[in-house]
Amino acid sequence: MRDRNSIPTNSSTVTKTFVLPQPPSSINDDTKENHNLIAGSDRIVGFSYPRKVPTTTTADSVPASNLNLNSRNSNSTAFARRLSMPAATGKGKEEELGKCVSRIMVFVRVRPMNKKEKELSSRCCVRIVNNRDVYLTEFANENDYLRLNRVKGRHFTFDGSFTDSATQEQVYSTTTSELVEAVLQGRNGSVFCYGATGAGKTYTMLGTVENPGVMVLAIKDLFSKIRQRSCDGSHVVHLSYLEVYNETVRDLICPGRPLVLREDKQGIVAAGLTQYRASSADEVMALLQQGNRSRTTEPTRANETSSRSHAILQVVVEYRVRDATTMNIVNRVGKLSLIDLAGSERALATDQRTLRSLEGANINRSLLALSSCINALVEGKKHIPYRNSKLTQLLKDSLGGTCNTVMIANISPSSLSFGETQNTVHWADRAKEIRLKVSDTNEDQLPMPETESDQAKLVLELQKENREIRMQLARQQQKLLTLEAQSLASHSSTTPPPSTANLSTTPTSAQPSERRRTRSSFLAGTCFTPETKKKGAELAVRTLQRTVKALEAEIERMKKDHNLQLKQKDDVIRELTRKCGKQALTNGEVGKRVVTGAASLQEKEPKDGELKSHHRLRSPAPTAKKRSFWDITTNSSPSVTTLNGRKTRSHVLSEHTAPPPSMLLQPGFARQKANAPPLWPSFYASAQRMIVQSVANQRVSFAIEAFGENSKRFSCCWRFRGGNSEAEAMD
Ligand SMILES: Nc1ncnc2c1ncn2[C@@H]1O[C@H](COP(=O)(O)OP(=O)(O)OP(=O)(O)O)[C@@H](O)[C@H]1O
Repeated sequence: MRDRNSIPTNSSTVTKTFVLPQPPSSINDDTKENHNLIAGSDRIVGFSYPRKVPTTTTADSVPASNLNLNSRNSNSTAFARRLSMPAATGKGKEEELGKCVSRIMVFVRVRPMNKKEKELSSRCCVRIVNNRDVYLTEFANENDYLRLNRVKGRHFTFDGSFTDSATQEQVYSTTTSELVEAVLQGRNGSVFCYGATGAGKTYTMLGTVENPGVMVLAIKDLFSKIRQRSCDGSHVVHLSYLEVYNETVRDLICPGRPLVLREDKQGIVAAGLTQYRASSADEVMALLQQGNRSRTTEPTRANETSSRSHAILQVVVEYRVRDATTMNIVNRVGKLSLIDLAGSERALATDQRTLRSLEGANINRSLLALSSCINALVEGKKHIPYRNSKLTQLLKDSLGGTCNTVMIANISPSSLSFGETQNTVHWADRAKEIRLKVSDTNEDQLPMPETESDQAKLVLELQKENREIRMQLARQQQKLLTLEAQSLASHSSTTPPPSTANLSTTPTSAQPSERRRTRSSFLAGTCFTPETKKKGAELAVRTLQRTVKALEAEIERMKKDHNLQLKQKDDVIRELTRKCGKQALTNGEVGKRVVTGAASLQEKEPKDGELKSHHRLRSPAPTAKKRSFWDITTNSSPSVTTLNGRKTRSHVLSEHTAPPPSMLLQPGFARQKANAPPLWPSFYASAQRMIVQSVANQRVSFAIEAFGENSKRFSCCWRFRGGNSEAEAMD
């Protein structure tokens, strides 16, 4: 096969002169019908052949006659070179300009004559020669008696042409297999079928169960290639399948609302399109089938199963491998787009005038937009009108980007479809001229830790990061708690205090003006109508309940932590006791074993917050300060005198007394110190603001501001022990 840039730009000669036919030197059997058409008809005036026939045979410039669809390797190699080729070697215009360009590869496929066409005794108007040249014959109109015996011939040359007997595998291996290989190298590739309705686009792209098309063969090939390379690195395959129907983009894997197209640094993308991670070809087949069921197809006069939408299957392959020299991880991403366009059609060819004709108009409009883009690209215009349709927006990458693109033009052999066939071939010929930027490898290098110490460092860094995040979270939680408490206090303050006189700290000699000012600050809120007052109170109760719940949950969590610590300590103590016992036994002090162990444990007073043995820890011995508070506030304190004469809460408590319900739920739970502020209800009622200052060591410290002229601030600390809670200190 010739190098794509070495194909002369005028090699596709559209000949309008009529000369005697010179039968091509190498006509394959499969073109016999076409050949007979030439030889056996005395009405044919003739064809001319391309004037520029390559004379040299180099690796990059293989004569067309040597193209053998069955010898896949030779074609593939030449094709592969063209796919990622920079400027042509020596002769290309681009090389002169020093540009790195490639062009769209264009192929033509003729389908067999269908039953209807045969019944109408239509004639074959397409002849393929050398698997590359396409000859079109335009027969004169039967009613045009003057020109009845005259025909016009047209000749085009493409990168490859397929007769009606070409198999799906041949089409795949010649057009697409090298693209799949390139995608695995991290390049982008696109294949699209173009042609009139009923010309065989869907057959080429999707095929049938017995004869799977390019999409199916490409997916199978892709996964088999990935399997072969699985030991080199890891591959991740994502795929999406969408359709453009009546200028709306729809997801075919998860059909739903129309998708919006957006342009980002990857190009045009459909926002919200399902990216399915696939691990096997079978999985993709199932998805493809599911997608095709969602695709819009309707019978038209021209085609029983006419696709009324353009379908785009996109497969993204991410390949990670360790570079042998740099030892860095190389990440390559290649994208393969397989596009089955809806068929262009004449308005009369469709049999229904309503929805079908609207669909037809939209299909034609988008294909016209595609033609405009092709024209603009060929003419080298600066502005390419991609935005004229959704289809061209989606094909932007394939037409004008860094992508290896293949176009398969499908045509009908029937003379009845000559107009459409000529049109398709004309546009295919134009598309050949589109120059693309050379598709670079989409490659990233990810530095990776090389040694174990690096990995250990990484682990440490991650742990540090984790710790910081946890601390941030804790800070946020504390803030939240404070806010909740503040809102609780502000809500509670909206209810007027039942008796401010009870509040010893509330100044009774407040100046009226000051009192007004304080009040007016409450009035600033809309809380003084009876209704809002009620609402405010309800809200306050709800907020209070929520806070109580949160605090109870916190208590519960603390209890659990506490129990866990207890258990651990118990184990340690048991272990110690066992060891001591053993020692004692060895010293012959058998009788003292238990006493020694217990005494040794009791001798040591726990520090503040430190936990003791199992029994003690269930009701920990308070510190001096706590104990005095406990002792002052309750006469029925379940305290016992310890060996050293100090009072402490006894472990006996938890053994025979059920813990009272959470005291936070009881308004008068705070045991009041002699010099403490007034009882909780009145104090609470007149509280203006309550601020949670800290939650630690089973204590929740609050600052409560009472309202009044000389507004005061009280600190209060609640301590939670098991199911109990108590106000520990107030000042
Ligand atoms: N190469 C082929 N070999 C055998 N049958 C073919 C071939 N190409 C097309 N056909 C048949 O021709 C008919 C029309 O083909 P297809 O549906 O692929 O056309 P199309 O171009 O996709 O049409 P539309 O644009 O309306 O969807 C189908 O029944 C299909 O099986």
